[in-house]
Amino acid sequence: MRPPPPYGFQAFEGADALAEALAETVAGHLDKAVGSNGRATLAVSGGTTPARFFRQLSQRPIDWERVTVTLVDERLVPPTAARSNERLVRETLLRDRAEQARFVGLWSGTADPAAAATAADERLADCPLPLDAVVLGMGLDGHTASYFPDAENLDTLLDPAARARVLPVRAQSAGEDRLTLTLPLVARARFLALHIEGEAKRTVFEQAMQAGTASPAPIRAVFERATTPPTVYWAPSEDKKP
Ligand SMILES: O=C(O)[C@H](O)[C@@H](O)[C@H](O)[C@H](O)COP(=O)(O)O
Repeated sequence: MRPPPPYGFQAFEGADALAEALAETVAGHLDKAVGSNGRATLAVSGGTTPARFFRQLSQRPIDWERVTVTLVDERLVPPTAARSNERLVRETLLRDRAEQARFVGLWSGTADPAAAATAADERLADCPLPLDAVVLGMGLDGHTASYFPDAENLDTLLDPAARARVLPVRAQSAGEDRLTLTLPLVARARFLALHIEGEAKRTVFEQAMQAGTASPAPIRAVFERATTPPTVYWAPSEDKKP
């Protein structure tokens, strides 16, 4: 019976309070990294949850010119597509003060998964590791990043010794083909947050963290490998209208 991995859990009264707190914390970690290393790297997830947090973070007065923003994962669609995570980040995070940040997306123009992964891996080759801050989301199937439970290459995606930085993902439940940062990049982040909203996701998360989980959900696999105990940011509302 494997005991649950260590993590923090911060519950907020609503999505706005969560967004403000998470933005403040992430900005603090980026500011500290810029102060000590002269630069900082943030990797964020897409989906429907983070827009409110992104808008809050975009207003934080840090030295965004020294911050690189990248994606934890991407749908293999152009940045003009509604489902593009790059589009979401450009519209809600890379604005206001954060407009000055450097953005390294995972879409490179090809929808061929293997070629796209190679190109994204090369784009991130000079990205200093470990990442200073990573913000994950989670689906109701316990996936995080694009580590979908039905992914054809899930073992490779969750390999703690993976050498690649970006891998392609094909999973029936994912919708379109994906690209995702590999587990080592995510798990070794100096600050790792999981941003989830709604009772259903809290239940899924808590079940995934219960001891004795025979086949751990991807979110648990990440938490078990995290070099710094992650922090969960949770609010009860699932209001998707940011
Ligand atoms: O590209 C993506 O979809 C994300 O990176 C993914 O990991 C997301 O965080 C979860 O699927 C939750 O998505 P929602 O916020 O839409 O529930």
